[in-house]
Amino acid sequence: MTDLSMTKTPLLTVEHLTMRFGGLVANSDVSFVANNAEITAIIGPNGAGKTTLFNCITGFYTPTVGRLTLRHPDGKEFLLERMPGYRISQQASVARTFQNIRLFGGMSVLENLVVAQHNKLIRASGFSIAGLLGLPSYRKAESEAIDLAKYWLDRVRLLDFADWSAGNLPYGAQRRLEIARAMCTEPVLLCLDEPAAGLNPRESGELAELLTFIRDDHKTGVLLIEHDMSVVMRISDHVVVLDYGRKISDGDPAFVKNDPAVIRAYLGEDEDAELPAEVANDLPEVAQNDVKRAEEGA
Ligand SMILES: Nc1ncnc2c1ncn2[C@@H]1O[C@H](COP(=O)(O)OP(=O)(O)OP(=O)(O)O)[C@@H](O)[C@H]1O
Repeated sequence: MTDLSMTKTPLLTVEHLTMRFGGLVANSDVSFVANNAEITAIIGPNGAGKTTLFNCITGFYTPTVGRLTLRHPDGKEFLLERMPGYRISQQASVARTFQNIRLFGGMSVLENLVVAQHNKLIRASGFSIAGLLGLPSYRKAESEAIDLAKYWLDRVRLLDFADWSAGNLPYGAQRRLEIARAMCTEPVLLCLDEPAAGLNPRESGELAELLTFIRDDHKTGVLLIEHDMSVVMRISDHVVVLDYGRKISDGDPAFVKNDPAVIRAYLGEDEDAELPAEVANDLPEVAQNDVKRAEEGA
């Protein structure tokens, strides 16, 4: 009998995605599949089109061309390119974080996580003030929202800071709070835009553990834009590489880090440029030598 837990099921299918801004092509004919309960990393040099891809998936932009199909584990399908952003988060259950932290700095840490669940609470209120004041279903939903918030605060080690103003937390803790806030919406797909930016190595290690927990214990699909290759190569099941808006490589971490096209993208075609340290540490020396030899022979 097939072990279904071992079967990869497509969660997000991106087909021929192109996004143009006037004459600038930020994404060009990009296709890939991100599976359910897997971490798919989107990497590439600055300006490669990673955030634009996220903006298309989450409804900030409508793609010029292409299809974005999200298939929930229960079989429900959503064509994201046809949906406005608020429906992508509310109905298709896609959550995201941004390159720049976007918490409600003046609210408490706990409030940030309860506010994230307002759709559930508003539904439970029966969409009325009377509901807010008295309905037992509202009180039950509110208490469940607080329980879920506490659960995620515990997971990101911020339970002791529940009453702090979110804006007063240290930077690394704010980054974790953003992920907890996204998880409080109970997404099927979590899109994280450079979650390790600005973290020290210990914090990056903790982030990697949190993301594998989200994948393994909650079976949530994670789409991860990240420049920190130590995090990407350690936790990703699948890596998609963009350069100048096009997909240049796609496979598991071992395949991608040995792919000469990827090494060339980071080195540049015709310069003696040094690889950035965080990339060089994770790309095998032998593959770099192959590229140098090929360039010398050319
Ligand atoms: N709203 C916009 N209008 C015009 N051009 C844009 C817009 N958004 C992005 N671009 C351009 O699209 C290209 C891809 O940008 P994008 O931010 O997607 O790259 P990225 O891979 O996320 O880069 P980084 O790693 O630096 O964040 C860039 O040339 C950028 O200037």
